[in-house]
Amino acid sequence: MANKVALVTGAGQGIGQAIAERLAKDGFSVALVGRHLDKVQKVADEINGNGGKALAIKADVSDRDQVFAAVEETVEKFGDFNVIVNNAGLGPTTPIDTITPDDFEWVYKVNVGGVLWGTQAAHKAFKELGHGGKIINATSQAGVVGNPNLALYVGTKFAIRGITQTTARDLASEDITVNAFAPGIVKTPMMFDIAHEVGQNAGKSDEWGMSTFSDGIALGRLSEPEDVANAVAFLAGPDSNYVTGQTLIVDGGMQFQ
Ligand SMILES: NC(=O)C1=CN([C@@H]2O[C@H](COP(=O)(O)OP(=O)(O)OC[C@H]3O[C@@H](n4cnc5c(N)ncnc54)[C@H](O)[C@@H]3O)[C@@H](O)[C@H]2O)C=CC1
Ligand SMILES: CC(=O)C(C)=O
Repeated sequence: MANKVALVTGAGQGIGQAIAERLAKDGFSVALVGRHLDKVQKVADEINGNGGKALAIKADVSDRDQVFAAVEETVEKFGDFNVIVNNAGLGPTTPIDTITPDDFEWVYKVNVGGVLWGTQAAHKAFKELGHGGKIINATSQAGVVGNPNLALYVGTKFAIRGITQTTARDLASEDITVNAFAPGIVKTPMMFDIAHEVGQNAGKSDEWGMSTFSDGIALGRLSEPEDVANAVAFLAGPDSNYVTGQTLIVDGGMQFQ
């Protein structure tokens, strides 16, 4: 790939930020997409300040038109498009009896809709540019095995693995690979929020909440966002050219397949 261009959604913090920073270090020009322009702009400014090439774009991944516009702006700015990382997601704690139709619509629109629209928009760009590319989707260890009190979230993450496998087959003849990454318990605002709610519901501390998720990590530590970015760098680069339809579990040894 001569002119490598990637777009990362949910890049204003957490795992998305780490992925954008890592891909920039690997020589990609990166578009950082998020709902809050100030957050993605700050990360883009840091990347540009460190000698990388970054562009901040405000878009809500649940809105198909906004996702298509973000990909088009990236192509206009950087002149090519090679990789999309559909990373943005929501992880509310939802004990089964509390789930409302509004919750259902909100979480599925962002988590599943964001992957569908990102896949479509990337496919359109690859076709127009006349080459293949890589589509990389965020699932979770909770998209491999059900986790307590996360029925909505877990459903979306299983769905993402299904979409990944299907689109890998659908798009393979166009030299497009589609893979997913499945983080474990990563130190990001999303995971701290989940641990806080679980702890509060049990009348216990945030640390206790985190321990209910992190017990049994074979490597004996929680994940840094950079652990996940390292795996995504592999999926985004040429070393994964013969890998498609897979979920790469990056959880320190929680789920074994
Ligand atoms: N933190 C963890 O332990 C794990 C996270 N994951 C997945 O990794 C991905 C990233 O997670 P984190 O960095 O932890 O989350 P986070 O909540 O810390 O960051 C997610 C980012 O996505 C953005 N975002 C949310 N909805 C959006 C929308 N509709 N449009 C555009 N941007 C939106 C948020 O503003 C935020 O900047 C998510 O898909 C999550 O499900 C998977 C497994 C574990
Ligand atoms: C938030 C998440 O994906 C977990 C607990 O695996």
